[in-house]
Amino acid sequence: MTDTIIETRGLTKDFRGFVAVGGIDLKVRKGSIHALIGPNGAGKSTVFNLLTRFLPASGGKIFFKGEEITRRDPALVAQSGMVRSFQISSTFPAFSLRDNVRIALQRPRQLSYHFWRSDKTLADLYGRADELLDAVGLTRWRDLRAADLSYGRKRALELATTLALDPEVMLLDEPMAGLGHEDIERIANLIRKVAIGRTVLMVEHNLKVVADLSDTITVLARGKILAEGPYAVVAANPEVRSAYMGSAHA
Ligand SMILES: Nc1ncnc2c1ncn2[C@@H]1O[C@H](COP(=O)(O)OP(=O)(O)OP(=O)(O)O)[C@@H](O)[C@H]1O
Repeated sequence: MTDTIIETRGLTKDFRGFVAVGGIDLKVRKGSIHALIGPNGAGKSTVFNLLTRFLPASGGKIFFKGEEITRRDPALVAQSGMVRSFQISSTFPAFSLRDNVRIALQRPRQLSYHFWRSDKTLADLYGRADELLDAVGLTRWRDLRAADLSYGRKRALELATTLALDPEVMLLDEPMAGLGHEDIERIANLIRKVAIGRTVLMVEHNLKVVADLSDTITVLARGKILAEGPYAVVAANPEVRSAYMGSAHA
C-alpha cells in the first residue's frame, strides 16, 4: 500500500449519461513509469483530466500520497506535486528558452512576490534555469526565442518547464504526438532520465515507446480497465489485441 502514490477507487465520469470512465480502480506505484493506453475514445484523457482535477468526477475517489484529493482545487493538486505536461502548451513563444524556464521557476513562488524581486534571486533563478536547460539538452539554444525551436526541441523545453515545478508525479499527455523518428528517441531518452526519482504517468499511442519505457501499463477500453501489467503481459492478452483491432493506433 505504502508505495502507491496515486490511487483511484471506482473513478467515474459521465457526460450527460454517456459513461466515459466507468468505475476505474487504478494504482500507480511510486517511482514507476506507468502508461495508460487504449484505443481512441477509451477514456485516457478523461482519466488525466480527473486526476489533475481539470474535470470533476461524477463518482469514486482519488487519492494522492494517501490523501483524498477528489474535490481538491486543481492548483493545489499541482502544488502538492502532481503536474501535467504537454498537449496544453506551457511555453511563451516570444520569450527566450531561459526566460521560459525562469518564468516557470517563479510559478510556485507567485505568492511570495518579494522572493524573486531582488537581483540576487533573479540570478539564482537564471542559474537554476540553465541547469534545467542543460538537463534536457537545450543549453546551445538557451537565448533563442521558443517560437524558433524545432517541434521536438519545444517538447524538451516543455519538459524543462514542467521540471521547474519539481513535481513528484509528472503526467505526460501524448509526449510523442507529432514527433518524427529521431525526436521520438530523443524525447524517450529524456523521459527516462527525468523519471529518475519521480513517478511518471503517461498517455501514449506509440506502443514501441510504451514498451520501452513503462514498468506498468494499464489498458483502457470503453472507460474500463481491460488489462494491466508489464508490456509482455498486456500485449499477449487476447482482449487487448481485439480491442486494438481496427484501431488507427494498433
Ligand atoms: N467534454 C466531453 N463531453 C462529452 N463527451 C466527452 C467529453 N470529453 C470526452 N468525451 C467522450 O468520452 C469518451 C472518452 O474520451 P477521451 O478523450 O477520454 O478518450 P481517449 O482515450 O483520451 O481518446 P483519444 O485516444 O482519442 O485521445 C469519448 O467517447 C469522448 O467523445
